[in-house]
This record gives sequence, structure tokens and C-alpha cells, in this order.
Amino acid sequence: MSTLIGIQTLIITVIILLLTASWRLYQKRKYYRGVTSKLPTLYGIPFIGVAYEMLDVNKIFHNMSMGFDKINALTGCIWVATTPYVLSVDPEVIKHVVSSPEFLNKATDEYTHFQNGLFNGLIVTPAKQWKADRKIISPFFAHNNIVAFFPAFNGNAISLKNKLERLTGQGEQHIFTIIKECGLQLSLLTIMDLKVEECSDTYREIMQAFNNFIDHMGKDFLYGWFGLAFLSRTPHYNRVRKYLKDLVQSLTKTHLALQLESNATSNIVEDKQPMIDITVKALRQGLFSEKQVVVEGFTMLAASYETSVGAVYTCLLMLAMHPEIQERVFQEIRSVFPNGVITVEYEDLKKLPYLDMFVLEALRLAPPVPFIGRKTFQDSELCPGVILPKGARIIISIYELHRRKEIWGTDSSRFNPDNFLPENIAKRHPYSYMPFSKGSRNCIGFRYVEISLRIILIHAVRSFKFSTTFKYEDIVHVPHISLHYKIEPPLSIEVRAN
Ligand code: HEM
Repeated sequence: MSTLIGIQTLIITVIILLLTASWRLYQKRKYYRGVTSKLPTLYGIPFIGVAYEMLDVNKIFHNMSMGFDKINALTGCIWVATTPYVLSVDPEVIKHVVSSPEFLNKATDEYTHFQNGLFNGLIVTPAKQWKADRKIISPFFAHNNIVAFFPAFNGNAISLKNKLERLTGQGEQHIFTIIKECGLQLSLLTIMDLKVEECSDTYREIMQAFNNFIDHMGKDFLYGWFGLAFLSRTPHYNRVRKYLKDLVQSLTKTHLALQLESNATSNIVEDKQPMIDITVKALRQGLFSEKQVVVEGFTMLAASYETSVGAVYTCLLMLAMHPEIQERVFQEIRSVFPNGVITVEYEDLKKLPYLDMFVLEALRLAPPVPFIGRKTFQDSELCPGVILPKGARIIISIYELHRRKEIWGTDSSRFNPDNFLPENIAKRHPYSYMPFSKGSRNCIGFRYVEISLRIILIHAVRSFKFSTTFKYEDIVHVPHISLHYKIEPPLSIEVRAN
């Protein structure tokens, strides 16, 4: 008898839960009817939406591309579980989104992995606080400050070159770890003013902790799509997080003491200012709290490292996979540095237009940040006739935008630096290409990386010839915190005679 009552109670509970969930879904669909009646919409299965399309990470970019083909439009709406997302690869819509103040907030669901108490700085700062924070940090990215870091950029590129040299003549080798080591060293130096000896235990510890942390964040990001982010928050994640937090906190304290000691009121600006000097100065002026100094430092460290190392690896890979293009890049670099490269100056960078085109094309086909997401904080017009209600999420797939056939032609996936000949650029909408996003909330570090990346390539390409047996067509990109490769192809490195 009691078993029967138990079953009855269970059935009634399930029915009530189902009815409540259905009612909430109905209300949500009603709330978004103004959008879904105007934009082509993929509803998928009730309560699941098209989430099943995202289960296989290796196919996400492919499925997204198919999705746009299915709706036969450049802007549409998809339901993932019970949440609608407006997706666009329409340059005109994108222009409006990234330039309008009502879209300045980030789509919090897509950035949950940043909310770990360390990384939740400028990238995810709510719009109302973001402008002031960005202004405080921006002197680090001022032209003169970046140029003052040229010796650091050159030193780092030489360090990478020396490490690659040890792999020459040894067949195909995995070089991504080496690139990451050098990338982290550069970020620690320019952002945290921390120079760590390569063979030291501290260096190994930081490297390991940082990579572990990024791996955890990657899981956090992928699980987060299904509301399961808590699965990634393991005790190990917390330990690594604490180690890194303590590290940045102690660096902050040291810098604060140094600044106070040297001259508490001095306004003399050093020739180059690592970012920590700028944020600690803001702390002294009462513009930042100590927590903000730590969070912004860490955010910058991670934002610069993860994206830059991906860009360096992609560029070397593209050179290896396209020998004729590599030869052109090399010949151009040789014409500017006929006797080899000792150091690269700012003026040298202006003499390498083909290298520029090559880099632009590499970031087109493998943009390190493949998606960006925004959220409306009031009802906002997306495009004529379509009003997004408050709280609507908009995803811009930079990856897909950079490959649309409507924009880049029928062989849009082919690696072709000529896409960036001035006459070809002129034919395209300016918002067809945006590896660093656009508008006021674009990548604050884009000049930093444009310069540091080119310096690395100049040193590397002038010294070595890269090749690989891995085929360009077999590359599979997967989303992580930044764009990753399902398989990271190994490269062969040979020393150039001259
Ligand atoms: C190839 C390398 C890089 C690429 C492709 C890249 C791309 C991007 C993109 C697309 C955004 C916009 C993100 C969004 O709206 O969600 C962004 C934002 C940002 N990037 Fe980068 N980035 C790169 C390197 C760097 C470097 C080197 C730094 C720092 C030294 C940096 C710091 C930041 C920060 C702090 C933001 C947030 C800006 C804000 O919201 O005001 N990035 N980046």
C-alpha cells in the first residue's frame, strides 16, 4: 500500500515538474517571440534544443557552418537547452553590435569559465565599470610603451629560436610546448615584471600551474554549455588557483613596496612600464583595490598567453604546410635582413608587407578567439525590424565569419595571403574580418601581439625552414578557451644556409 502511495507521489511530482518546466519554456518562447518571428530559428527538441549538435567538440565548427546553411541566412536564432542565442555572421549586424553601447555587456553564459576569482577582470567586467578600468590599464598598451618593450620581444624571439635550433635535423617534432614556454616567459616579463630563470624550480612550477589552470578552464568552458561547470571545479583546480593567486598577490605586494620606497609621490614615468607598475600605481591612487590589481594582472597574463602562443603555432604551421608561401615570406625577410637578424626595430616592421598579409591570413583561418558573446541590458534593435529584449544573448562566430563563402569566395577555406592585397580588402565589408574583435571593446592587446608575433616570425623564418607531412585539409579545430587543434601537427626544422 505504502509503495503504491510512494509511486503515486512520484508520478504526481514528475507531472508537476514537467508542467512547470513546460510553462516556463512557453513563457520564455513568448518573451522571445519578437525575435523568433523575425529571424530564422532552430528550436531543436523541446528542453534540449540543438544542444546535441554540441556534444562532439570536434564537429562544433562544422555544425555551426551547417546551421547557417540550414537557416539560409547570416543571422538567426538557435535554442540550446532552454536558452535562445542569436547568432550572426552578417558584417552589417556585427558592426552594429560591436559599436553600440547597449551591447557592451558580455554574454555571461559564454564566459562562466572566467568567473573563477582570478580571470574575471577586463574581459568580463560589466559595462558600467568596464570603461573606467580599461582607461586605467590602457597606458600599458600605449604606442611608446609597446615600442619600449622591443628588447624584451627580441630577447624572447631569440630564446624561441635557440630552442628550435636544438630540434633541427631531428625529423618531425612537437614544438607547441616550446612555444608555450617562451610565450609565458614573455607575458610574465611584460605584464608582471617577473623574469624567471628557465631551469629554476619556480619556472617549472609556474609553467605547470598555469597550464593546469588553463586546462581546467577549458573543461569549465565546455561543461558550462550544459550547465555542468561545477564538474570542473575540482580540489586540484582550487589548489592551482590558490598557487597562482598567491604568486600574483606577492608580486603585487613587492611592487607596491618598491614604488612606495622609490618615491611615493613621484610622477616620473619610466621609459617602459610593465602592467603591474600601472595597476599598482592605480592602487596607490585609490582607483583599484588590491583584489583588482591581482585580478587584472592575472586576466592580462592569461589573455595574452593563451591567444599569442596559439597564433605563433598557427603561423609556423601554415608556413610549414605552404612551402611556396614560406619561400616568399623568407625572401622578403631576407631582403630586409640580408646578413641575418640581430634585432628587429619598429621601422623594420613597416618593410614587410607580405609578412603582414601572411599573418592576417593565418588569423583569418585560425582566429585564436573563435567566438565572442554579448548580452543586451535593455531592449535593443539588432537590425531593422528586429528588437532584442533585455537579457538576449548574441554570439558572433569569428571563425565562421572568416570562412563564409558569401564573403571570401568559393574556396574560402584555402590559405591564401592574397586575400589581403589592398584591392581585395577594398572589396569586402570592413567587419568581415575581426580576429581582435572591433569597436570599443575590442582586444586591448592587439598592437602588443601584432608586434611580438612578427618579431618571433622574423627571427624564426630568417633562420629556419619549416615543413610537415601533416596535410592542411586534415586539420580539425576545436573550441577551448581559445582555438585549439584536435591534433597538433609536428614540424621538421632545418637550418637555412643563408
Ligand atoms: C593573437 C592574439 C590575440 C587575439 C586573436 C585576441 C583576440 C581578442 C578578442 C577577439 C577579444 C574580444 C573578446 C570578447 O569580446 O569576448 C579580445 C579581448 C581582450 N584581449 Fe585579446 N587577443 C589576442 C592577444 C591579446 C594580448 C597579447 C593581450 C594582452 C597583452 C590581450 C588582452 C585582451 C583583453 C584584456 C581583452 C578584453 C578587452 C575588453 O573587454 O576591454 N589579448 N582579444
